[in-house]
Amino acid sequence: MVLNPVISKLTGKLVVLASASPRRLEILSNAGLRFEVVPSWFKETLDKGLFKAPHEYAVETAKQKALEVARRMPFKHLKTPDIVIGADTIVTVDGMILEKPVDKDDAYRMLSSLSGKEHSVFTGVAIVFCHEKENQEVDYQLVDFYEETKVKFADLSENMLWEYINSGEPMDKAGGYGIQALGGMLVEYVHGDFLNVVGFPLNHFCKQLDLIYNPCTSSSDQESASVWLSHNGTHTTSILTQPPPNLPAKHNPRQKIPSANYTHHTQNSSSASSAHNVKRKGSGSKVDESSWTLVNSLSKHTSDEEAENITLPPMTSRGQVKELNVTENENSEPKKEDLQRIIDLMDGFRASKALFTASKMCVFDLLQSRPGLDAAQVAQEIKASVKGTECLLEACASLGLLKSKERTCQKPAYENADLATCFLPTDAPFSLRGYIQHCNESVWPLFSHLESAVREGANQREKAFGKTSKDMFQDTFYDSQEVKLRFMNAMHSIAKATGKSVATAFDLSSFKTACDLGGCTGALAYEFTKAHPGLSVTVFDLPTVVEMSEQFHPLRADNRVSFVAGDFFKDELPKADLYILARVLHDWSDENVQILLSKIADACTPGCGLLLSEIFLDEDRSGPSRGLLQALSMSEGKQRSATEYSLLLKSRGFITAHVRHTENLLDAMLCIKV
Ligand SMILES: C[S@@+](CC[C@H](N)C(=O)[O-])C[C@H]1O[C@@H](n2cnc3c(N)ncnc32)[C@H](O)[C@@H]1O
Repeated sequence: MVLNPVISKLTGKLVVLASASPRRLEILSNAGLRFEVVPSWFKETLDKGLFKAPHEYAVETAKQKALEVARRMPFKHLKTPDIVIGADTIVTVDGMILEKPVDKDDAYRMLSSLSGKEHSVFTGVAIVFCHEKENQEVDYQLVDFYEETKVKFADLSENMLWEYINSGEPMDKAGGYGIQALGGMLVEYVHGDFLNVVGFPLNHFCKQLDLIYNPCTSSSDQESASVWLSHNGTHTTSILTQPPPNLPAKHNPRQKIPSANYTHHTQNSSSASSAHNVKRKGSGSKVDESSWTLVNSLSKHTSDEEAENITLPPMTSRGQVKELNVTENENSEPKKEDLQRIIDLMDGFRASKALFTASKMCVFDLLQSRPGLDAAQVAQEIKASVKGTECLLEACASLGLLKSKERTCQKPAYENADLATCFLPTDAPFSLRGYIQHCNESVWPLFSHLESAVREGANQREKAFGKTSKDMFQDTFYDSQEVKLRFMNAMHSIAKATGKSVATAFDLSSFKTACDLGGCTGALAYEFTKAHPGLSVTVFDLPTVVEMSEQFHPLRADNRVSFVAGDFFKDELPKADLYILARVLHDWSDENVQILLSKIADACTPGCGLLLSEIFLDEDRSGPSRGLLQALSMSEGKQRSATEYSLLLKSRGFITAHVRHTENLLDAMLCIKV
């Protein structure tokens, strides 16, 4: 079988991997598949006792994961995928199913039960084909299968077990080990597909795609398909009875047969085909048992409970824009919401500038300490015209930043809305005022030269700030105390708002010392020491930054945070078990990124960690728009997807252990040096 032509059948389709596993991501992207990662929210809590065989449990979990994402995306991401791939890997030994260990003791229990024995690794895979019909209902078609691989562990001494557990690798891995990294040392032999043990049976997946897309050439009927698959030493519970809906009819040699009702309780393994059709219809519809169709309660245009609760903003939290279906008929009017969307985009710069100006003029600070002032009183305090202040306050109220109270015979009184109270006053715990000022003074001027930036493919710092600069930090941000302080304030405010999500993204209990490279004011370092009581963090940044960092320290500064001044391209890096790179790599050219990564790799011994925090672009680079818009400022660096970062780090000897999309501005990835 030629692999690429099968994978290439998916070109141009929106393929989604419903899994956050960096190992699956790497296997599929190495195979040349282009896809987006949308981790499933389905909790792996199915009652294992309900399943006759362990693989049924893995397949059912894979199905639930894929279907959850397929159903969620049209609402939350405002786009319908073509194909969603779900997978679940379990390890079975002595009749027990082992999933991911919850803590070190659990990992010990699992690994000692595997010591000296052969066990089975099952990966259940579900492929959901989504077909959006003209009335915008979505039909789902499901194909699933599983793969089994036998693995034998050597006898593991207590020492070896604990050393492995303390490496941190067992967490988040089925059975408590990762065969592709340190865990490979525990394995005596593998019978079957190695990648299946890593987390995804690529070979079986390609064969399944081949069956689906080339039914005539790969295997012309159901029986031969089953035989062929069993000859490959695997089992299949699924034969596609109908090609994906978007394939031409002539490619459909098979009759559509009734498919199993979509729940594992009703599925009878001997008779159930695992090719299911699942339909979305409006609430109040009934299950039509004769057609074996699961009637779902989700629909884009129906008022079922879930749909009713969902408002569709122009941007999703990941910043993707809903695809439009704008009518081209000259006589009809454009849809109101489409017109509003485009107007919102046109007005975006006005809204940003109103926020920047009100923040700069301390409107939110004033109204936080003295709520209830009218426009004339605010104007007097901020030393501005009454007319201008009235306009600014009204605009801010319309944007949801201020609340205005009408008073009989008096001008309206203003106070901060909840959103403003949380983020806009200087003293708010999550104040973004520093970052807002940076956007106003340093980003806005660059964007006013966007056309030149696009034409030249180069940053416009010279036009915007009148300076040529080789090093953005040393030459632009740090050549005056005022600009440096503003930049540090910006980094500080954003790190305070996002730092906790990054600091708590992974179990870091196996690391004792960390070094935050380019750690600026230390805001992130303090979040790390708060979240990890056993961790000390050294902040490493340029001397000019470190000398001003003291004014940003919290009142009760934690003595586990220390500062070292230096240049991470030239100087020796402080020794640590874990290096942190937060919002650093995207700013630098490939050449500088390589220099920095090689210095980190040299400083790391095997088992050391590298925690990378950036905005991770979707794999197909369709979002999030925050990352893509940031790239428009044309710094020397670039924005990357999780896979791109993963491959970059792999070239320096790091394997990606975990990836987290935190949904809180910054994503994170934990890599281990091997
Ligand atoms: C975009 S900021 C990120 C700050 C911080 N990591 C965060 O997430 O808030 C980049 C940081 O890298 C630091 N930096 C730039 N060049 C450096 C160098 N050559 N050596 C050490 N630090 C440097 C800057 O001073 C700045 O604090």
